[in-house]
Amino acid sequence: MAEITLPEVELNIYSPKDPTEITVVENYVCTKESSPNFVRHVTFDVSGTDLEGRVRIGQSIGILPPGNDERGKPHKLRLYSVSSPTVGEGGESHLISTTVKRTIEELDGKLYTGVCSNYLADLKPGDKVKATGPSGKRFLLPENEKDFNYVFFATGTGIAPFRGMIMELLESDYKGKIALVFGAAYRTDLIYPDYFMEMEKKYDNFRYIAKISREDRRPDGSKYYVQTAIEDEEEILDPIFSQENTLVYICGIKGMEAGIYKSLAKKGFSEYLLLKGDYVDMDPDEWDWEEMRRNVKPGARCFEEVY
Ligand SMILES: Cc1cc2nc3c(=O)[nH]c(=O)nc-3n(C[C@H](O)[C@H](O)[C@H](O)COP(=O)(O)OP(=O)(O)OC[C@H]3O[C@@H](n4cnc5c(N)ncnc54)[C@H](O)[C@@H]3O)c2cc1C
Repeated sequence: MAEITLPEVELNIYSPKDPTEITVVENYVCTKESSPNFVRHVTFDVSGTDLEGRVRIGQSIGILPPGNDERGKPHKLRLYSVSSPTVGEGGESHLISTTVKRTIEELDGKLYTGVCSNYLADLKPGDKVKATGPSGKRFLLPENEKDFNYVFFATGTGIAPFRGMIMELLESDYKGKIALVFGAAYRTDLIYPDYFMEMEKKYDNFRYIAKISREDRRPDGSKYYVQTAIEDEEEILDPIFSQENTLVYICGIKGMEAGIYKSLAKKGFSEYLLLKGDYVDMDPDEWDWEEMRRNVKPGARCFEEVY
C-alpha cells in the first residue's frame, strides 16, 4: 500500500487578536431549487494577505462576525471549511470559497438566526470580512493524493471540502476511483448537485451517490442514509473499499460517523477503523451507541471532520 503522507500545512497565520481582511467576490445559492435549507457559495478575494496560496483543501478559515454577544463581548470566530481546491477557486490562488448554511431555528417559540452564518449569507460582492486561519492539519488529502482511491461521505455543508478535493483530483491527471456519498433529507437539499452530476458524466472514475432520507424508501421500507449506501450500493463501493489503497473521508453533522463505522464493520471493512477493548471481536449489531464513541475510532485510512 502507498504510504499516507499528510502535507505540512500553515496554521493560524491570522489569529482572532490579529485577523486579516478579505473581500467577498461572489455569494450565490448552491442548492438546486428552493430549499428550506439556505446554503450559499461564498467566495473571497484574499489578495495581499498571507492566506493567498497557503490554504489547503481540507482546512478551514475562521470568520469573525461584527458586533457583540449577549454578554457584551465581541462575537467569537466561527470556522468554515474551504470548498475551493488548493490552487484556488477557478485555479486562481487569490480566491477562496466557502459553503455556508444559514442557521435558522425556532427555539422556545422564537426565531433564532445564527450570528455568523446569516452575516456571511447576507454579504454582497465588495463587502470586507475579518478572517483568521487557516486551521486543521489532519482532514487533508495526502501529499501523494493520486496514489489513492477515495470514498467520501458527506451530510449538509460537510460537502464543502469534498467539492474542492474532487475538483483537485479529477481536474488533474488522476487515475484512481472516487465515490461521493451525500445524504440529505430532501432532494432540494442537495448541494452543488449539477456540478457533481456533470463530473459523473465526464469522468468514468467518479460516482455520485445521493441518498434522500425523507422521500425515498429502501426495498424493506426503511430510510436511506449515508451509511445505508455501504450496503445498498455494494456493487459500486465494495470494489473500492476492498482495495488497500482506498481512503475514507467523513464530513458533516456530528454523529453521522457512528452509522458509517457500524456499517463498514458489518460489511467486513473494519480495516478502516481502530477498534478497542471488547469491540475488537464484538458483533457490530451489538455495538452500543454511547460506548461506541469510546471504542470505535477512525483508523489510519479514515479521516473525519464532524461538527
Ligand atoms: C471544523 C468546522 C468546519 C465547519 N464548516 C462549516 C461549513 O463549511 N459551512 C457551515 O455552514 N458551517 C460550518 N461549520 C459550522 C460553523 O462554524 C458555525 O457553527 C455555524 O455556521 C453556525 O454559526 P452561527 O454563528 O450562524 O450560529 P450561532 O449563532 O453560533 O448559533 C449556533 C447554535 O447555537 C445555539 N444558540 C446560540 N446562541 C443562542 C441563543 N442566544 N439562544 C438560543 N440558542 C442559541 C442555537 O442552537 C444555534 O443553532 C463548521 C464548524 C467546524 C467546527
